[in-house]
Amino acid sequence: MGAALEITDLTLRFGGVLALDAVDLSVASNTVMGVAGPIGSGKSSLINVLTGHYPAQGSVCFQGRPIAHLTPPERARLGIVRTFQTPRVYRRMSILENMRAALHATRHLFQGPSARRREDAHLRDGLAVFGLDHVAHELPDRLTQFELRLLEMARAHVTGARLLLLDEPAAGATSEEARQLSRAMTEHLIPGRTVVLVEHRIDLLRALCTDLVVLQAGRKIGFGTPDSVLARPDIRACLMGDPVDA
Ligand SMILES: Nc1ncnc2c1ncn2[C@@H]1O[C@H](COP(=O)(O)OP(=O)(O)OP(=O)(O)O)[C@@H](O)[C@H]1O
Repeated sequence: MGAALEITDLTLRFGGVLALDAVDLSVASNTVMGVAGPIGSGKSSLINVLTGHYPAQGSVCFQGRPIAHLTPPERARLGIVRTFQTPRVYRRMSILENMRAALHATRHLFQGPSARRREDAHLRDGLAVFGLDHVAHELPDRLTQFELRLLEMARAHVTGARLLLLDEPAAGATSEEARQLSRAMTEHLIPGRTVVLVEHRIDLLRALCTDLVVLQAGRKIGFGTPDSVLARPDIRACLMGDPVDA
């Protein structure tokens, strides 16, 4: 299995803060790389560098192609798609139009006869997969926080995402909601995609990830299968406060 994402010597500074410190990482195609670490360890910075929103030193290759020089829209068109820790929506647009905006951002366009009808059907199928089809024409403020998280996933799902960057998809969820989100990711979002999953919940990382990288103060301090990494006492101490035993 080839590497979909190859990161070498990635370094990001904010003044005197080293948010990412010479990070190397290789993510195989169609696998899930978990990213864990304490608050402020660089997890979101890594996602922002991969989307092109934070300029960093070092090299990033996606499917064998250097992408460090590409803008965020150019990366989106390659199929690099993210979700947010706090779901972001266009509040004055219907849920269906929010889905359409995500689709168009990746230039995953329908063309030819009855393009609009086929596009609508594609978007509604995506909503149905995440149990949201019945609110397609409502505004997003109709949704609970949990449903907004499902909408984030539905939006990512209908795009042509090939590399999916999930930033704490279960933040603030109850245990039951986290289980439902985990199931939705396993059944619908992850299959056929390469995924980078930033998450504090160790139970989710164990359930979803092929490999796990642990960051501390911007440095990679652990890498391997979730079980092997989480068995290390120093990693457990570093992640103290996260539910390691879950
Ligand atoms: N836009 C920014 N400007 C200045 N400093 C920043 C910025 N973004 C992140 N940092 C700093 O970079 C470091 C890494 O932050 P980052 O948000 O990547 O951590 P994190 O692991 O995602 O934390 P959390 O678990 O709270 O989401 C922190 O010291 C943070 O204060």
